[in-house]
Amino acid sequence: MKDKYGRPIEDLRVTVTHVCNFSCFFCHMEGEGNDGGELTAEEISLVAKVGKEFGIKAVKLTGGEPTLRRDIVEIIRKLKDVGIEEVSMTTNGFLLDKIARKLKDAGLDRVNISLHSTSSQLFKEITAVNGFEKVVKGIEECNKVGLKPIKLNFVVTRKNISEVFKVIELAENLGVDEIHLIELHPVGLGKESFNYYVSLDEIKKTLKEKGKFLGTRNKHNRPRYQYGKVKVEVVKPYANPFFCAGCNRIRLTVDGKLKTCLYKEDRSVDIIDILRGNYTEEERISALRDAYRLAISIREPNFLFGVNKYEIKQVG
Ligand SMILES: Nc1nc2c(ncn2[C@@H]2O[C@H](COP(=O)(O)OP(=O)(O)OP(=O)(O)O)[C@@H](O)[C@H]2O)c(=O)[nH]1
Ligand code: SF4
Ligand code: SF4
Repeated sequence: MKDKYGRPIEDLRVTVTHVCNFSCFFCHMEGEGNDGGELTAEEISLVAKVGKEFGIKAVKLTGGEPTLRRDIVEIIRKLKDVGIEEVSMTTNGFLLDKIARKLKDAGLDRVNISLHSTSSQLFKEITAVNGFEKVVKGIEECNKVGLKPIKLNFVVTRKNISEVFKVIELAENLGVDEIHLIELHPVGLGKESFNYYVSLDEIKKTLKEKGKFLGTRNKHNRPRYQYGKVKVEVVKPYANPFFCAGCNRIRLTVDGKLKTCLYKEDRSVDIIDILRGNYTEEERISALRDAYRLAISIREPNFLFGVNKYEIKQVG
């Protein structure tokens, strides 16, 4: 089912916890406000199962740090049981050296691992944790157990912009398949640290000149480049109507809301009472269907062509 801007929902992004063992200075917390407990594995998989009727094919588990959920394996297993084609996870990678195999065995299809620096010192400055070597071990473990493709997330700021091409080289050496170069955006702590913002335009130019432009991806119309053996995707959502035009995702917040946009707290449908109320299974599913219909009807791009007074740059 598409919204009134012709955008389907195909991807459910689930915040499984707000707890994290890192403290990145730009953490956007998925644009979510206060905590209200966490959904159970059963509740998450039910929302995903009903979402399938509306086009959901993939689920992205995020946080906080999803691997800190004790029942993360159960969450993954249940999502696969209800027939989600692709279950992936965005993680800081700190625990992957220990649990990558368990996650893979539960049915996790792939991981996006944050690595915002190529040196232990800068890594610590960004995340407040001395974890560079451990994350690298986690990446190696994912390779070993076949949790592939591995994507790295690198949020580009004034602190680490000089390392962009070093991290691409490191990714290649580690057998990483793809890397996301992500623009800092003013959400959560990103708002307070937005003075660290740097434009990705120069980087895109170099990628185009020294690498090969591969076209744009359906998701968010993100431009992709081949650079050596690694695919590099430029994630530039801020003030970018092209990005929002290709938005195929809906969010499930930690406290049980179907949230239609990262930026829009008010464009959410609260489903916690549906999930926890005294209903028969049939009534619950029927109410969840109504909630999806309502969410899709209020879904709109955050940045619209011709509406926001931002300079619009073509992708590629
Ligand atoms: N504004 C906005 N930014 C997003 C959205 N999805 C992802 N991002 C940004 O992209 C970053 C990387 O997201 P990931 O969760 O690693 O990856 P993904 O976007 O799901 O992409 P794949 O795993 O490649 O399918 C996030 O931390 C956000 O900064 C979105 O829907 N809207
Ligand atoms: S950005 Fe990710 S790893 Fe860093 S503090 Fe936030 S949730 Fe944790
Ligand atoms: S509409 Fe735009 S800003 Fe909102 S979630 Fe989608 S891509 Fe992100």
